[in-house]
Amino acid sequence: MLWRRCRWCGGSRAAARASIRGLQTGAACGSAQENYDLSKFPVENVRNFSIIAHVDHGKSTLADRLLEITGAIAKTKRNKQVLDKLQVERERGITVKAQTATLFYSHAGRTYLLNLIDTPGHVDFSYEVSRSLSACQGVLLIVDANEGIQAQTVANFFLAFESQLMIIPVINKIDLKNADPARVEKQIEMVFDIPKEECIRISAKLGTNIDEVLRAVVERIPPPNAGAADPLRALVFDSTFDHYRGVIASITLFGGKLQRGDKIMSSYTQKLYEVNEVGILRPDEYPVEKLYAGQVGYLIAGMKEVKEAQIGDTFYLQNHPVEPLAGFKPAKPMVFAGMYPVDQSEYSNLRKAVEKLTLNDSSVTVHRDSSPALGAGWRLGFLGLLHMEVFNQRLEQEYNASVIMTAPTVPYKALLSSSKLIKSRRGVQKSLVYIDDHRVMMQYLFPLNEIVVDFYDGLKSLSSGYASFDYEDAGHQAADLVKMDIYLNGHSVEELTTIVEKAYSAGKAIAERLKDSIPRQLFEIAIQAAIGSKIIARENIKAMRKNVLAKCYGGDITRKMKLLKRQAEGKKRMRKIGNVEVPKDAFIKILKREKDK
Ligand SMILES: Nc1nc2c(ncn2[C@@H]2O[C@H](COP(=O)(O)OP(=O)(O)OP(=O)(O)O)[C@@H](O)[C@H]2O)c(=O)[nH]1
Repeated sequence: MLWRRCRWCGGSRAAARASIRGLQTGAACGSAQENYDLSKFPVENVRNFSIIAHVDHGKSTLADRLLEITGAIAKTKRNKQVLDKLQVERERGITVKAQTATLFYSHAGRTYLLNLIDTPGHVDFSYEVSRSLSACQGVLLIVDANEGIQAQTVANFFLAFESQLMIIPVINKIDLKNADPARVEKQIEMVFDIPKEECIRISAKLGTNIDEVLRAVVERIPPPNAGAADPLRALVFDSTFDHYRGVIASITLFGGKLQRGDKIMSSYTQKLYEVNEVGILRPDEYPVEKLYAGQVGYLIAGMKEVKEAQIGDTFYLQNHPVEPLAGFKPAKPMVFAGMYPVDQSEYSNLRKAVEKLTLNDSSVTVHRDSSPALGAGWRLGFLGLLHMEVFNQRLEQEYNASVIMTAPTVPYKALLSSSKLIKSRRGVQKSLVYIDDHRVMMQYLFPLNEIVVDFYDGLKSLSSGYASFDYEDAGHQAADLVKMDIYLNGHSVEELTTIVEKAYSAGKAIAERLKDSIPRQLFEIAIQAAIGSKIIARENIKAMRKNVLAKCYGGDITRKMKLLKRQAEGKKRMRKIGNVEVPKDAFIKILKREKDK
Protein backbone atom coordinates (compact mmCIF):
# COMPACT_ATOMS: atom_id res chain seq x y z
CA MET A 1 0.00 0.00 0.00
CA LEU A 2 1.14 3.45 -0.80
CA TRP A 3 1.95 5.10 2.52
CA ARG A 4 2.98 8.65 2.34
CA ARG A 5 1.87 11.96 3.71
CA CYS A 6 -0.25 14.35 1.76
CA ARG A 7 2.04 17.12 0.51
CA TRP A 8 -0.39 19.86 1.36
CA CYS A 9 -1.90 19.10 4.75
CA GLY A 10 0.29 16.36 6.21
CA GLY A 11 -2.68 13.95 6.42
CA SER A 12 -1.89 10.40 5.48
CA ARG A 13 -2.93 9.34 1.99
CA ALA A 14 -3.31 5.75 3.16
CA ALA A 15 -5.89 6.85 5.73
CA ALA A 16 -7.71 8.77 3.06
CA ARG A 17 -7.76 5.76 0.78
CA ALA A 18 -8.95 3.51 3.61
CA SER A 19 -11.80 5.84 4.44
CA ILE A 20 -12.86 5.98 0.81
CA ARG A 21 -12.79 2.21 0.42
CA GLY A 22 -14.91 1.91 3.56
CA LEU A 23 -17.27 4.46 2.04
CA GLN A 24 -17.10 6.59 5.13
CA THR A 25 -17.55 10.27 4.78
CA GLY A 26 -14.61 12.40 5.84
CA ALA A 27 -11.02 11.90 4.80
CA ALA A 28 -7.63 12.76 6.07
CA CYS A 29 -6.84 15.69 3.82
CA GLY A 30 -7.76 19.15 5.06
CA SER A 31 -11.11 19.12 6.76
CA ALA A 32 -13.05 16.35 8.38
CA GLN A 33 -16.24 17.42 6.61
CA GLU A 34 -14.94 16.48 3.19
CA ASN A 35 -17.10 13.94 1.52
CA TYR A 36 -15.84 11.74 -1.25
CA ASP A 37 -19.13 9.99 -1.93
CA LEU A 38 -19.69 11.72 -5.24
CA SER A 39 -23.19 10.29 -5.70
CA LYS A 40 -24.28 13.16 -3.46
CA PHE A 41 -23.44 15.58 -6.25
CA PRO A 42 -26.02 15.38 -9.01
CA VAL A 43 -25.20 17.36 -12.15
CA GLU A 44 -27.09 20.45 -10.84
CA ASN A 45 -24.54 20.68 -8.00
CA VAL A 46 -21.46 20.42 -10.20
CA ARG A 47 -19.55 23.40 -11.63
CA ASN A 48 -16.52 22.96 -13.91
CA PHE A 49 -14.43 26.07 -14.59
CA SER A 50 -10.98 27.23 -15.67
CA ILE A 51 -8.92 30.16 -14.51
CA ILE A 52 -7.52 31.98 -17.54
CA ALA A 53 -5.44 35.14 -17.81
CA HIS A 54 -2.39 36.84 -19.20
CA VAL A 55 0.99 35.71 -17.77
CA ASP A 56 1.49 36.61 -14.09
CA HIS A 57 -1.94 38.14 -13.55
CA GLY A 58 -2.40 35.78 -10.59
CA LYS A 59 -4.17 32.59 -11.73
CA SER A 60 -2.15 30.21 -9.56
CA THR A 61 -2.32 32.53 -6.54
CA LEU A 62 -6.12 32.70 -6.85
CA ALA A 63 -6.19 28.89 -7.19
CA ASP A 64 -4.26 28.67 -3.87
CA ARG A 65 -6.87 30.87 -2.14
CA LEU A 66 -9.75 28.82 -3.58
CA LEU A 67 -8.10 25.60 -2.40
CA GLU A 68 -7.54 27.10 1.06
CA ILE A 69 -10.97 28.60 1.57
CA THR A 70 -12.62 25.29 0.63
CA GLY A 71 -10.26 23.33 2.89
CA ALA A 72 -8.45 21.35 0.17
CA ILE A 73 -5.08 22.60 1.42
CA ALA A 74 -3.99 24.00 4.74
CA LYS A 75 -3.43 27.74 4.99
CA THR A 76 0.34 27.94 5.42
CA LYS A 77 3.04 30.08 3.87
CA ARG A 78 4.54 26.87 2.45
CA ASN A 79 1.55 26.34 0.15
CA LYS A 80 2.36 28.72 -2.68
CA GLN A 81 1.19 28.17 -6.25
CA VAL A 82 0.50 24.55 -5.26
CA LEU A 83 -0.95 23.63 -8.65
CA ASP A 84 2.40 24.45 -10.28
CA LYS A 85 3.72 20.97 -9.49
CA LEU A 86 6.53 20.62 -12.02
CA GLN A 87 10.11 21.52 -11.17
CA VAL A 88 10.33 23.65 -14.31
CA GLU A 89 7.23 25.61 -13.20
CA ARG A 90 8.67 26.27 -9.77
CA GLU A 91 12.05 27.31 -11.15
CA ARG A 92 10.68 29.61 -13.83
CA GLY A 93 7.69 30.83 -11.79
CA ILE A 94 5.31 30.13 -14.66
CA THR A 95 2.58 27.59 -15.25
CA VAL A 96 3.21 25.31 -18.23
CA LYS A 97 0.69 22.52 -17.49
CA ALA A 98 -3.01 22.88 -16.77
CA GLN A 99 -3.83 21.29 -13.39
CA THR A 100 -7.15 20.20 -12.00
CA ALA A 101 -8.41 20.35 -8.41
CA THR A 102 -11.77 19.30 -7.00
CA LEU A 103 -13.27 21.53 -4.31
CA PHE A 104 -16.36 21.28 -2.13
CA TYR A 105 -18.23 24.49 -1.42
CA SER A 106 -21.43 25.13 0.52
CA HIS A 107 -23.71 27.97 -0.48
CA ALA A 108 -27.36 28.70 0.32
CA GLY A 109 -27.89 25.34 1.96
CA ARG A 110 -26.37 23.25 -0.86
CA THR A 111 -22.93 21.70 -1.17
CA TYR A 112 -21.39 22.01 -4.60
CA LEU A 113 -18.63 20.02 -6.24
CA LEU A 114 -16.36 22.43 -8.09
CA ASN A 115 -13.70 21.33 -10.53
CA LEU A 116 -11.17 24.05 -11.09
CA ILE A 117 -8.53 23.94 -13.82
CA ASP A 118 -5.60 26.34 -13.47
CA THR A 119 -4.13 27.06 -16.90
CA PRO A 120 -0.87 28.55 -18.23
CA GLY A 121 -0.82 32.19 -19.35
CA HIS A 122 2.00 32.18 -21.89
CA VAL A 123 1.00 31.98 -25.54
CA ASP A 124 3.28 28.95 -26.10
CA PHE A 125 1.04 26.86 -23.84
CA SER A 126 -2.33 27.99 -25.19
CA TYR A 127 -3.07 24.43 -26.32
CA GLU A 128 -3.31 23.53 -22.62
CA VAL A 129 -5.94 26.24 -22.22
CA SER A 130 -8.06 25.20 -25.19
CA ARG A 131 -8.07 21.54 -24.09
CA SER A 132 -8.95 22.47 -20.50
CA LEU A 133 -11.91 24.51 -21.68
CA SER A 134 -13.48 21.36 -23.16
CA ALA A 135 -14.07 20.14 -19.59
CA CYS A 136 -15.64 23.45 -18.46
CA GLN A 137 -18.83 25.46 -18.67
CA GLY A 138 -17.31 28.72 -17.43
CA VAL A 139 -14.10 30.63 -16.81
CA LEU A 140 -12.69 33.16 -14.38
CA LEU A 141 -10.94 35.70 -16.60
CA ILE A 142 -8.33 37.30 -14.34
CA VAL A 143 -7.05 40.78 -15.19
CA ASP A 144 -4.31 42.56 -13.24
CA ALA A 145 -5.72 45.79 -11.70
CA ASN A 146 -2.54 47.64 -12.58
CA GLU A 147 -1.59 46.22 -16.00
CA GLY A 148 -5.13 45.94 -17.35
CA ILE A 149 -5.99 43.96 -20.47
CA GLN A 150 -2.96 42.39 -22.14
CA ALA A 151 -2.42 40.30 -25.28
CA GLN A 152 -3.16 36.91 -23.70
CA THR A 153 -6.18 38.33 -21.86
CA VAL A 154 -7.67 38.98 -25.30
CA ALA A 155 -6.51 35.64 -26.77
CA ASN A 156 -7.86 33.65 -23.79
CA PHE A 157 -11.12 35.61 -23.73
CA PHE A 158 -11.77 34.58 -27.35
CA LEU A 159 -10.94 30.93 -26.63
CA ALA A 160 -13.62 30.93 -23.91
CA PHE A 161 -16.04 33.05 -25.93
CA GLU A 162 -15.81 30.78 -28.98
CA SER A 163 -16.44 27.77 -26.73
CA GLN A 164 -19.60 29.58 -25.51
CA LEU A 165 -18.50 29.48 -21.88
CA MET A 166 -19.78 31.79 -19.13
CA ILE A 167 -17.06 34.39 -18.55
CA ILE A 168 -16.65 35.94 -15.09
CA PRO A 169 -14.19 38.86 -15.16
CA VAL A 170 -12.09 39.07 -11.99
CA ILE A 171 -9.88 42.09 -11.37
CA ASN A 172 -6.94 40.95 -9.27
CA LYS A 173 -4.18 42.71 -7.29
CA ILE A 174 -6.42 45.52 -6.05
CA ASP A 175 -4.02 45.81 -3.10
CA LEU A 176 -1.28 47.22 -5.35
CA LYS A 177 -0.49 50.90 -4.90
CA ASN A 178 -0.98 51.59 -8.60
CA ALA A 179 -4.11 49.47 -8.91
CA ASP A 180 -6.86 51.15 -10.91
CA PRO A 181 -9.76 48.67 -11.01
CA ALA A 182 -12.21 51.28 -12.33
CA ARG A 183 -10.01 51.80 -15.42
CA VAL A 184 -9.73 48.03 -15.95
CA GLU A 185 -13.51 47.65 -15.64
CA LYS A 186 -13.94 50.25 -18.39
CA GLN A 187 -11.44 48.34 -20.57
CA ILE A 188 -13.39 45.12 -20.01
CA GLU A 189 -16.61 46.85 -21.01
CA MET A 190 -14.98 48.41 -24.07
CA VAL A 191 -13.03 45.38 -25.38
CA PHE A 192 -15.22 42.43 -24.30
CA ASP A 193 -18.62 44.09 -24.03
CA ILE A 194 -19.11 42.74 -20.49
CA PRO A 195 -20.94 45.19 -18.16
CA LYS A 196 -18.63 46.50 -15.46
CA GLU A 197 -21.12 45.44 -12.76
CA GLU A 198 -20.17 41.83 -13.57
CA CYS A 199 -16.52 42.36 -12.59
CA ILE A 200 -15.33 41.13 -9.18
CA ARG A 201 -12.49 43.02 -7.53
CA ILE A 202 -10.12 40.82 -5.51
CA SER A 203 -6.67 40.51 -4.07
CA ALA A 204 -5.63 36.88 -4.47
CA LYS A 205 -2.51 37.64 -2.46
CA LEU A 206 -4.39 38.96 0.58
CA GLY A 207 -7.45 36.77 0.14
CA THR A 208 -9.83 39.71 -0.36
CA ASN A 209 -13.27 38.88 -1.81
CA ILE A 210 -12.48 35.25 -2.61
CA ASP A 211 -15.84 34.10 -1.28
CA GLU A 212 -17.52 36.38 -3.80
CA VAL A 213 -15.64 34.57 -6.58
CA LEU A 214 -16.93 31.20 -5.34
CA ARG A 215 -20.48 32.57 -5.10
CA ALA A 216 -20.26 33.83 -8.68
CA VAL A 217 -19.01 30.41 -9.82
CA VAL A 218 -22.06 28.59 -8.41
CA GLU A 219 -24.57 31.32 -9.31
CA ARG A 220 -23.38 32.32 -12.80
CA ILE A 221 -21.77 29.21 -14.32
CA PRO A 222 -24.30 26.63 -15.51
CA PRO A 223 -23.98 22.97 -14.50
CA PRO A 224 -22.60 20.59 -17.14
CA ASN A 225 -25.01 19.31 -19.73
CA ALA A 226 -24.48 15.63 -18.93
CA GLY A 227 -27.13 12.98 -18.44
CA ALA A 228 -26.80 10.73 -15.41
CA ALA A 229 -29.03 8.16 -17.09
CA ASP A 230 -27.09 8.27 -20.38
CA PRO A 231 -24.50 5.64 -21.31
CA LEU A 232 -20.92 6.35 -20.26
CA ARG A 233 -19.06 8.92 -22.38
CA ALA A 234 -15.73 9.90 -20.85
CA LEU A 235 -13.53 12.41 -22.70
CA VAL A 236 -9.77 12.20 -22.10
CA PHE A 237 -8.49 15.80 -21.95
CA ASP A 238 -5.03 15.18 -20.50
CA SER A 239 -2.69 12.30 -19.61
CA THR A 240 0.44 11.58 -17.65
CA PHE A 241 2.58 8.47 -17.43
CA ASP A 242 3.35 6.92 -14.06
CA HIS A 243 6.23 4.48 -13.95
CA TYR A 244 4.30 1.97 -11.81
CA ARG A 245 0.67 2.51 -12.72
CA GLY A 246 0.94 3.30 -16.41
CA VAL A 247 -1.18 5.96 -18.02
CA ILE A 248 -3.24 8.24 -15.75
CA ALA A 249 -5.89 9.92 -17.88
CA SER A 250 -7.73 13.10 -16.86
CA ILE A 251 -11.34 12.63 -17.86
CA THR A 252 -14.63 14.46 -17.84
CA LEU A 253 -17.88 12.47 -17.92
CA PHE A 254 -20.37 13.71 -20.50
CA GLY A 255 -22.76 10.94 -19.45
CA GLY A 256 -23.15 7.85 -17.26
CA LYS A 257 -20.89 6.79 -14.40
CA LEU A 258 -17.59 4.99 -14.03
CA GLN A 259 -16.15 2.75 -11.34
CA ARG A 260 -13.41 0.26 -10.59
CA GLY A 261 -13.99 -3.05 -12.39
CA ASP A 262 -15.93 -1.50 -15.32
CA LYS A 263 -14.93 -2.81 -18.74
CA ILE A 264 -14.39 0.15 -21.02
CA MET A 265 -13.52 0.55 -24.71
CA SER A 266 -11.39 3.22 -26.32
CA SER A 267 -13.10 4.79 -29.36
CA TYR A 268 -9.67 5.53 -30.77
CA THR A 269 -7.92 2.15 -30.48
CA GLN A 270 -10.99 -0.08 -29.98
CA LYS A 271 -9.04 -1.74 -27.15
CA LEU A 272 -10.80 -3.10 -24.08
CA TYR A 273 -9.62 -2.23 -20.56
CA GLU A 274 -10.70 -2.97 -17.02
CA VAL A 275 -10.80 0.10 -14.78
CA ASN A 276 -8.34 -0.21 -11.89
CA GLU A 277 -9.01 3.11 -10.22
CA VAL A 278 -11.03 6.28 -10.62
CA GLY A 279 -10.52 9.35 -8.49
CA ILE A 280 -10.40 13.08 -8.06
CA LEU A 281 -7.52 15.51 -7.56
CA ARG A 282 -7.43 17.30 -4.22
CA PRO A 283 -4.93 18.39 -5.69
CA ASP A 284 -3.15 15.02 -5.19
CA GLU A 285 -4.90 11.92 -6.49
CA TYR A 286 -7.60 10.51 -4.24
CA PRO A 287 -9.43 7.38 -5.37
CA VAL A 288 -13.23 7.47 -5.18
CA GLU A 289 -15.80 4.72 -5.47
CA LYS A 290 -17.46 6.16 -8.59
CA LEU A 291 -17.38 9.18 -10.87
CA TYR A 292 -20.73 10.47 -12.10
CA ALA A 293 -22.05 12.42 -15.09
CA GLY A 294 -20.66 15.96 -15.29
CA GLN A 295 -17.73 15.27 -12.98
CA VAL A 296 -14.03 15.63 -13.69
CA GLY A 297 -11.45 13.17 -12.38
CA TYR A 298 -8.81 10.64 -13.35
CA LEU A 299 -8.83 7.09 -14.62
CA ILE A 300 -6.26 4.28 -14.40
CA ALA A 301 -6.99 1.24 -16.54
CA GLY A 302 -3.74 -0.66 -17.03
CA MET A 303 -2.62 1.20 -20.14
CA LYS A 304 1.08 0.45 -20.15
CA GLU A 305 1.89 1.82 -23.56
CA VAL A 306 2.03 5.53 -24.14
CA LYS A 307 0.48 5.02 -27.59
CA GLU A 308 -2.73 3.69 -26.00
CA ALA A 309 -3.61 6.98 -24.34
CA GLN A 310 -4.87 9.38 -26.93
CA ILE A 311 -5.82 12.84 -25.75
CA GLY A 312 -9.29 13.59 -27.13
CA ASP A 313 -10.30 9.87 -26.99
CA THR A 314 -13.78 8.88 -25.74
CA PHE A 315 -14.20 5.83 -23.48
CA TYR A 316 -17.48 3.95 -23.33
CA LEU A 317 -18.74 0.83 -21.57
CA GLN A 318 -18.18 -2.48 -23.33
CA ASN A 319 -21.28 -3.37 -25.40
CA HIS A 320 -22.67 0.17 -25.02
CA PRO A 321 -21.04 2.03 -27.92
CA VAL A 322 -21.60 5.78 -28.16
CA GLU A 323 -20.83 8.48 -30.71
CA PRO A 324 -17.27 9.63 -29.82
CA LEU A 325 -16.95 13.23 -28.63
CA ALA A 326 -15.37 15.74 -30.99
CA GLY A 327 -11.87 15.51 -29.45
CA PHE A 328 -9.34 18.24 -30.13
CA LYS A 329 -7.89 19.86 -33.19
CA PRO A 330 -4.24 18.82 -33.31
CA ALA A 331 -1.89 21.61 -32.23
CA LYS A 332 -0.16 23.38 -35.10
CA PRO A 333 3.56 23.60 -34.45
CA MET A 334 5.16 26.94 -35.27
CA VAL A 335 8.80 26.17 -34.53
CA PHE A 336 10.79 23.09 -35.53
CA ALA A 337 14.08 21.84 -34.16
CA GLY A 338 16.20 18.72 -34.32
CA MET A 339 16.87 16.79 -31.12
CA TYR A 340 19.64 14.25 -30.67
CA PRO A 341 21.04 12.33 -27.70
CA VAL A 342 24.42 13.68 -26.63
CA ASP A 343 25.53 10.08 -26.51
CA GLN A 344 24.09 7.85 -29.28
CA SER A 345 23.98 4.83 -26.93
CA GLU A 346 21.23 6.73 -25.07
CA TYR A 347 18.99 6.79 -28.15
CA SER A 348 16.51 4.16 -27.00
CA ASN A 349 16.17 5.58 -23.46
CA LEU A 350 15.67 9.03 -24.92
CA ARG A 351 12.99 7.70 -27.29
CA LYS A 352 11.04 6.32 -24.32
CA ALA A 353 11.44 9.57 -22.42
CA VAL A 354 10.22 11.59 -25.42
CA GLU A 355 7.17 9.30 -25.79
CA LYS A 356 6.24 9.73 -22.14
CA LEU A 357 6.73 13.46 -22.13
CA THR A 358 4.76 13.98 -25.34
CA LEU A 359 1.90 12.08 -23.70
CA ASN A 360 1.84 14.82 -21.08
CA ASP A 361 2.43 17.54 -23.68
CA SER A 362 0.47 16.54 -26.74
CA SER A 363 1.18 19.81 -28.54
CA VAL A 364 4.67 18.57 -29.48
CA THR A 365 4.96 16.77 -32.83
CA VAL A 366 7.69 14.15 -33.28
CA HIS A 367 9.24 12.71 -36.46
CA ARG A 368 12.32 10.55 -36.70
CA ASP A 369 15.33 12.24 -38.26
CA SER A 370 19.06 11.72 -38.57
CA SER A 371 22.01 13.95 -39.15
CA PRO A 372 25.52 13.09 -40.40
CA ALA A 373 27.06 15.10 -37.58
CA LEU A 374 24.69 14.30 -34.70
CA GLY A 375 23.46 10.78 -35.54
CA ALA A 376 19.93 9.43 -35.05
CA GLY A 377 17.39 11.77 -33.50
CA TRP A 378 14.05 13.47 -34.08
CA ARG A 379 12.57 16.53 -35.65
CA LEU A 380 10.24 18.11 -33.11
CA GLY A 381 7.57 20.75 -33.61
CA PHE A 382 6.74 23.24 -30.84
CA LEU A 383 4.30 26.10 -30.37
CA GLY A 384 7.11 28.57 -29.67
CA LEU A 385 10.65 28.96 -28.39
CA LEU A 386 9.71 28.99 -24.69
CA HIS A 387 7.75 25.78 -25.27
CA MET A 388 10.87 24.26 -26.82
CA GLU A 389 13.07 25.35 -23.90
CA VAL A 390 10.59 24.03 -21.33
CA PHE A 391 10.31 20.67 -23.14
CA ASN A 392 14.10 20.40 -23.18
CA GLN A 393 14.30 21.28 -19.48
CA ARG A 394 11.55 18.78 -18.56
CA LEU A 395 13.40 16.02 -20.44
CA GLU A 396 16.53 16.77 -18.46
CA GLN A 397 14.81 17.20 -15.08
CA GLU A 398 12.07 14.59 -15.21
CA TYR A 399 13.81 11.95 -17.35
CA ASN A 400 17.46 12.67 -16.68
CA ALA A 401 18.09 12.94 -20.42
CA SER A 402 20.95 14.85 -21.98
CA VAL A 403 20.08 16.19 -25.41
CA ILE A 404 21.26 18.51 -28.14
CA MET A 405 18.60 20.77 -29.60
CA THR A 406 19.44 22.36 -32.91
CA ALA A 407 18.56 25.88 -33.95
CA PRO A 408 14.81 26.30 -34.34
CA THR A 409 13.34 27.01 -37.75
CA VAL A 410 9.86 27.82 -38.98
CA PRO A 411 8.01 26.06 -41.83
CA TYR A 412 8.56 27.36 -45.38
CA LYS A 413 7.15 26.40 -48.74
CA ALA A 414 9.97 26.79 -51.27
CA LEU A 415 9.72 27.47 -55.00
CA LEU A 416 13.15 26.81 -56.41
CA SER A 417 14.58 29.36 -58.83
CA SER A 418 18.06 30.21 -60.01
CA SER A 419 18.39 33.49 -58.09
CA LYS A 420 16.79 34.46 -54.94
CA LEU A 421 17.36 37.94 -54.06
CA ILE A 422 17.69 39.69 -50.78
CA LYS A 423 15.04 42.28 -49.93
CA SER A 424 14.32 44.16 -46.74
CA ARG A 425 11.30 42.91 -44.83
CA ARG A 426 8.77 44.67 -42.63
CA GLY A 427 5.70 43.92 -40.56
CA VAL A 428 2.52 45.10 -42.25
CA GLN A 429 0.05 46.87 -39.98
CA LYS A 430 -3.48 45.42 -40.11
CA SER A 431 -5.39 47.26 -37.38
CA LEU A 432 -5.08 49.64 -34.45
CA VAL A 433 -7.60 50.00 -31.58
CA TYR A 434 -7.29 52.22 -28.49
CA ILE A 435 -8.26 50.23 -25.37
CA ASP A 436 -8.09 53.39 -23.24
CA ASP A 437 -6.06 56.64 -23.11
CA HIS A 438 -2.79 54.81 -22.48
CA ARG A 439 -3.11 51.51 -24.28
CA VAL A 440 -3.39 50.54 -27.88
CA MET A 441 -3.93 47.14 -29.48
CA MET A 442 -2.19 46.72 -32.85
CA GLN A 443 -2.32 43.86 -35.32
CA TYR A 444 0.56 43.24 -37.70
CA LEU A 445 1.38 40.65 -40.32
CA PHE A 446 4.95 39.40 -39.76
CA PRO A 447 7.14 36.69 -41.21
CA LEU A 448 6.98 34.01 -38.47
CA ASN A 449 10.75 33.67 -38.48
CA GLU A 450 11.00 37.28 -37.31
CA ILE A 451 8.96 36.74 -34.16
CA VAL A 452 9.64 33.27 -32.82
CA VAL A 453 13.15 33.67 -31.51
CA ASP A 454 13.65 36.95 -29.71
CA PHE A 455 10.96 39.35 -30.87
CA TYR A 456 9.15 39.15 -27.52
CA ASP A 457 12.34 39.93 -25.57
CA GLY A 458 12.99 42.92 -27.85
CA LEU A 459 9.44 44.19 -27.49
CA LYS A 460 9.59 43.90 -23.71
CA SER A 461 12.85 45.80 -23.41
CA LEU A 462 11.75 48.48 -25.88
CA SER A 463 8.54 49.12 -23.94
CA SER A 464 10.15 48.76 -20.49
CA GLY A 465 8.06 45.64 -19.96
CA TYR A 466 4.68 47.27 -20.71
CA ALA A 467 3.88 45.80 -24.11
CA SER A 468 2.54 42.26 -24.46
CA PHE A 469 2.31 40.08 -27.50
CA ASP A 470 0.32 37.21 -28.95
CA TYR A 471 0.34 35.64 -32.40
CA GLU A 472 -1.58 33.29 -34.65
CA ASP A 473 -0.83 31.66 -37.95
CA ALA A 474 -1.77 33.76 -41.01
CA GLY A 475 -0.70 31.23 -43.65
CA HIS A 476 2.18 31.23 -46.13
CA GLN A 477 3.26 34.33 -48.09
CA ALA A 478 5.73 34.65 -50.95
CA ALA A 479 9.17 36.07 -50.02
CA ASP A 480 12.67 36.26 -51.49
CA LEU A 481 14.73 33.94 -49.31
CA VAL A 482 17.95 32.06 -49.60
CA LYS A 483 19.40 28.93 -48.00
CA MET A 484 22.58 29.61 -46.07
CA ASP A 485 25.00 26.83 -45.01
CA ILE A 486 27.54 26.92 -42.20
CA TYR A 487 30.90 25.10 -42.35
CA LEU A 488 33.28 24.26 -39.53
CA ASN A 489 36.72 23.46 -40.88
CA GLY A 490 35.11 22.54 -44.18
CA HIS A 491 32.44 20.26 -42.62
CA SER A 492 28.91 21.34 -43.39
CA VAL A 493 26.86 21.67 -40.18
CA GLU A 494 23.41 20.72 -41.44
CA GLU A 495 21.76 21.68 -38.17
CA LEU A 496 22.87 25.27 -38.66
CA THR A 497 21.54 25.61 -42.19
CA THR A 498 19.02 28.44 -42.15
CA ILE A 499 16.71 30.21 -44.52
CA VAL A 500 17.44 33.93 -44.45
CA GLU A 501 16.57 37.14 -46.14
CA LYS A 502 19.62 39.33 -45.55
CA ALA A 503 22.22 36.64 -46.11
CA TYR A 504 25.40 38.73 -45.75
CA SER A 505 24.52 40.26 -42.40
CA ALA A 506 22.94 37.01 -41.12
CA GLY A 507 26.02 35.00 -42.17
CA LYS A 508 28.37 37.46 -40.50
CA ALA A 509 26.31 37.49 -37.30
CA ILE A 510 26.11 33.68 -37.08
CA ALA A 511 29.84 33.28 -37.75
CA GLU A 512 30.63 35.84 -35.02
CA ARG A 513 28.29 34.20 -32.51
CA LEU A 514 29.73 30.76 -33.26
CA LYS A 515 33.16 32.19 -32.67
CA ASP A 516 31.96 33.34 -29.23
CA SER A 517 30.33 30.00 -28.41
CA ILE A 518 33.03 27.54 -29.49
CA PRO A 519 36.00 27.31 -27.12
CA ARG A 520 39.52 27.48 -28.53
CA GLN A 521 40.87 24.04 -29.40
CA LEU A 522 44.22 22.47 -30.20
CA PHE A 523 44.00 23.53 -33.84
CA GLU A 524 42.70 26.53 -35.73
CA ILE A 525 38.98 26.47 -36.59
CA ALA A 526 37.55 28.14 -39.68
CA ILE A 527 33.88 29.12 -39.47
CA GLN A 528 32.30 29.89 -42.82
CA ALA A 529 28.84 30.92 -43.98
CA ALA A 530 28.04 30.10 -47.60
CA ILE A 531 25.32 30.40 -50.18
CA GLY A 532 25.81 27.47 -52.50
CA SER A 533 29.55 27.43 -53.21
CA LYS A 534 30.01 31.13 -52.44
CA ILE A 535 31.52 31.95 -49.04
CA ILE A 536 29.86 35.07 -47.66
CA ALA A 537 31.37 35.30 -44.15
CA ARG A 538 34.34 33.86 -42.33
CA GLU A 539 35.70 33.87 -38.77
CA ASN A 540 38.74 32.07 -37.35
CA ILE A 541 39.26 30.67 -33.88
CA LYS A 542 42.93 30.52 -33.03
CA ALA A 543 44.55 27.29 -31.87
CA MET A 544 45.36 26.81 -28.19
CA ARG A 545 46.93 24.06 -26.22
CA LYS A 546 44.94 23.56 -23.06
CA ASN A 547 46.78 21.46 -20.59
CA VAL A 548 44.55 21.44 -17.54
CA LEU A 549 47.37 20.03 -15.46
CA ALA A 550 49.79 22.80 -16.37
CA LYS A 551 49.32 24.57 -13.06
CA CYS A 552 49.60 21.38 -10.99
CA TYR A 553 53.25 21.33 -10.03
CA GLY A 554 54.33 18.51 -7.79
CA GLY A 555 52.36 15.45 -7.01
CA ASP A 556 48.90 16.36 -5.65
CA ILE A 557 47.13 13.46 -7.37
CA THR A 558 43.60 14.23 -6.03
CA ARG A 559 43.75 17.75 -7.47
CA LYS A 560 44.97 16.36 -10.80
CA MET A 561 42.13 13.83 -10.85
CA LYS A 562 39.60 16.55 -10.06
CA LEU A 563 40.82 18.72 -12.93
CA LEU A 564 40.78 15.83 -15.37
CA LYS A 565 37.26 14.91 -14.23
CA ARG A 566 36.07 18.47 -14.75
CA GLN A 567 37.60 18.49 -18.22
CA ALA A 568 35.85 15.19 -19.05
CA GLU A 569 32.52 16.62 -17.83
CA GLY A 570 33.07 19.68 -20.00
CA LYS A 571 33.61 17.39 -22.99
CA LYS A 572 30.29 15.65 -22.26
CA ARG A 573 28.53 18.94 -22.89
CA MET A 574 30.25 19.13 -26.27
CA ARG A 575 29.41 17.57 -29.58
CA LYS A 576 32.01 16.65 -32.16
CA ILE A 577 31.44 18.01 -35.67
CA GLY A 578 34.28 16.84 -37.89
CA ASN A 579 37.15 17.35 -35.48
CA VAL A 580 35.61 20.40 -33.79
CA GLU A 581 34.02 20.20 -30.32
CA VAL A 582 30.86 22.34 -30.23
CA PRO A 583 29.01 23.08 -26.95
CA LYS A 584 25.50 21.68 -27.20
CA ASP A 585 23.79 24.97 -26.31
CA ALA A 586 25.61 26.74 -29.18
CA PHE A 587 22.93 25.64 -31.63
CA ILE A 588 20.33 27.82 -29.93
CA LYS A 589 22.56 30.60 -28.65
CA ILE A 590 23.65 31.65 -32.10
CA LEU A 591 20.09 32.43 -33.17
CA LYS A 592 19.50 34.99 -30.47
CA ARG A 593 20.44 38.37 -31.77
CA GLU A 594 22.30 39.95 -28.90
CA LYS A 595 25.66 38.45 -28.27
CA ASP A 596 25.27 38.19 -24.53
CA LYS A 597 22.19 35.90 -24.71
N1 LIG B 1 0.22 42.37 -4.95
C1 LIG B 1 -0.35 41.28 -5.40
N2 LIG B 1 0.39 40.35 -6.04
C2 LIG B 1 -0.23 39.24 -6.50
C3 LIG B 1 -1.61 39.04 -6.34
N3 LIG B 1 -1.93 37.85 -6.93
C4 LIG B 1 -0.78 37.34 -7.43
N4 LIG B 1 0.25 38.17 -7.18
C5 LIG B 1 1.66 37.99 -7.53
O1 LIG B 1 1.78 37.99 -8.96
C6 LIG B 1 2.79 37.06 -9.38
C7 LIG B 1 2.22 36.09 -10.39
O2 LIG B 1 1.26 35.30 -9.74
P1 LIG B 1 0.85 33.86 -10.30
O3 LIG B 1 -0.28 33.39 -9.44
O4 LIG B 1 2.04 32.97 -10.43
O5 LIG B 1 0.37 34.26 -11.75
P2 LIG B 1 -0.11 33.29 -12.91
O6 LIG B 1 -1.15 34.04 -13.66
O7 LIG B 1 -0.53 31.97 -12.35
O8 LIG B 1 1.19 33.12 -13.77
P3 LIG B 1 1.42 32.12 -15.05
O9 LIG B 1 0.77 30.84 -14.70
O10 LIG B 1 2.87 31.98 -15.21
O11 LIG B 1 0.77 32.78 -16.20
C8 LIG B 1 3.30 36.39 -8.10
O12 LIG B 1 4.47 37.05 -7.70
C9 LIG B 1 2.19 36.63 -7.09
O13 LIG B 1 2.64 36.66 -5.76
C10 LIG B 1 -2.38 40.04 -5.66
O14 LIG B 1 -3.58 39.95 -5.45
N5 LIG B 1 -1.68 41.13 -5.22
